[in-house]
Amino acid sequence: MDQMDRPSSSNTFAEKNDDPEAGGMRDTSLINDVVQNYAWQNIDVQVKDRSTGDPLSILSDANGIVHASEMIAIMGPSGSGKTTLLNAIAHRVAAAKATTTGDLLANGQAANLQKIRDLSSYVEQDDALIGSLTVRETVGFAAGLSLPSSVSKSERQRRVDSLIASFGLQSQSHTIVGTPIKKGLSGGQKKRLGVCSRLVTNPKILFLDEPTSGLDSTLSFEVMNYIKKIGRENNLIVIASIHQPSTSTFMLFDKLFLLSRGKTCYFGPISNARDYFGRIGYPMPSEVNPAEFFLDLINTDLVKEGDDVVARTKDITEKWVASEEATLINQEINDVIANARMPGSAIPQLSDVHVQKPHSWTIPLVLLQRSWIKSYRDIVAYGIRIVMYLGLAILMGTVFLRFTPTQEYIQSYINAMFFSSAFMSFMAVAYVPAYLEDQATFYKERANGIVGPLAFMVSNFIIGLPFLFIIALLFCVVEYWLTGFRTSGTGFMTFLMWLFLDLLAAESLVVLVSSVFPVFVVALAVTAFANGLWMCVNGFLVPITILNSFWKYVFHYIEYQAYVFQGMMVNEFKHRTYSCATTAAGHYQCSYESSLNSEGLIAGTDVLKNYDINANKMGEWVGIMISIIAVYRLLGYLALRLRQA
Ligand SMILES: Nc1ncnc2c1ncn2[C@@H]1O[C@H](COP(=O)(O)OP(=O)(O)OP(=O)(O)O)[C@@H](O)[C@H]1O
Repeated sequence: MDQMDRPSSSNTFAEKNDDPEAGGMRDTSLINDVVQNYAWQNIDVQVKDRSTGDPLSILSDANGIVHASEMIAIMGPSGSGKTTLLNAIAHRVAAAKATTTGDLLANGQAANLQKIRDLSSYVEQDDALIGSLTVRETVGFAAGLSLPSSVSKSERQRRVDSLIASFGLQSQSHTIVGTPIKKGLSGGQKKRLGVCSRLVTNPKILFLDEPTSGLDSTLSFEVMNYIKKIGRENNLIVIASIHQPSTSTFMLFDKLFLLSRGKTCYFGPISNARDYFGRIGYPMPSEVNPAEFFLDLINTDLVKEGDDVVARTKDITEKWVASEEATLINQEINDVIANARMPGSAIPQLSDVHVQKPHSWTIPLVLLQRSWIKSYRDIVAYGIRIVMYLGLAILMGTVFLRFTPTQEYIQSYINAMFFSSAFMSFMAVAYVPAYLEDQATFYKERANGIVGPLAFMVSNFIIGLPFLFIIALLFCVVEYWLTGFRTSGTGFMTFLMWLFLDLLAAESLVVLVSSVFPVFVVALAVTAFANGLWMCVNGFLVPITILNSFWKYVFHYIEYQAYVFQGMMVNEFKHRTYSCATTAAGHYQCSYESSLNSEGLIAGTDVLKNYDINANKMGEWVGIMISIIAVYRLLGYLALRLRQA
């Protein structure tokens, strides 16, 4: 595996420069002295047309080169292929099920996915920031997930603070990003934080997908101005797709890549665009927003009477292919390739660049720490569920109230155990939104090569343990004693254990289903359906002795609620007897056949026999429960792993 030192191809960090705008210090570790230029050549992206199924080209023959310290804008009307191009040149999946061909070159040398991940960061349009973390924590955790352990804690913190200051966020350092319940940063501040937290990994190339979406023109300018300043100061390459920038924002860029329907209309310095379009017959009036002018020229969605925009766009793209500018770009790319191959060339070789990454075991630890803060600060994650389960416990404990060991309560005891296990399990659907939010963060971090599925799955499982235990404990404390189950410490602890395993399995099922179907409504529906199914076949509604073979052999043995229900039944009935009714004549009337009937009692073990429950299989069932939990988690992990990065 590549060992590449991202900071600056060496291990020297932490020189402090005075920079009044950056809060008094400047972080030289951000400086790019590795990637002199980044180029893409003959990039084609094909998909299967959604309606016809035929191959459809959504990006063709894209070529471009950008140099250190330049910031380029990928611009075009909606649907023109901006995101497709940005993804393709960032070596990401360009579009769903797309086939991408072409070359990506850093310093004229072919750059594979790993190299590009090492050298770059990608900021998505809706970068998944965690709402309950503060600005400092957000950047701090991003640093923890990507900087090697050779960077000391104080150095890491210094870099974090320096970056926060560079983005003008120092006075919001301890402000949370914002949750639906608690307001935090403004839209522009969130965008700046998104970029800031990706920069802490010291990328040399920064890809930004519509970094100004959702912002007004003033905030858009502010965000891009920060990015431009930091890019310039640190010699970074910044490539951003952008939608309808104002004149001032547009003029911040050095180069423009103009696209229409996947074809190049122009690529080159912003300052030359006016001249170029004038030369090919489309002069730009002096008093217009240039971005608007270019977009109007090629926006085939806006067909005005007497204005054949489709023919004009065709003319513009054809003239680009035949232009001297396009030829020069290809020539320049070929020159950098040739230069890189020259013996003794001073150009940094990609094979010599090594990035040091954190130890693989530190990633789950950092994730755990981050999840821990989220779980106690964001009440949606666990707080609401704790209250919900407590409410459920009070509800159940007061409905199934003060049972006594007499035969008329036997069925009610059984009902109480069924509902305890089934309800607890069912209500785990409340975890779906919180898990999907974490999963979205994971996918973005994985696409940047920061977090792998194993680290994510392990930390997700571990963070759930204390909370699920607290939920199970609270529920048991309330319900077990209110209902009047067997009065025994061991009885209580065993009941608690079954509930805890039940919750662990239910939450693992949520994780599995939501990993396979990462869409809220679908995950919710599938999990609820599975729980309904488990309830039907767990042996309560229809005893196993008479459950039909299909449901018994296909589902009963693999569903966890059955083991929880049986475990609770054994816990209650194995060690207890229940008194029969006595008639006026003093005879016993027993509703369950039992060897103790003559003494006016029913042995709990005879109730178990009635349900065909073996009283001596507790250990085996615990083992099966743990295996089911492990299998759910393993399948969840595989689902995450198999999903395209
Ligand atoms: N499977 C497909 N079948 C047909 N068209 C597709 C398919 N996949 C992608 N496209 C089209 O490819 C084009 C490029 O999409 P892309 O998201 O890159 O455009 P964009 O310029 O970023 O758009 P926007 O500004 O709206 O985000 C779109 O017109 C889209 O409809």
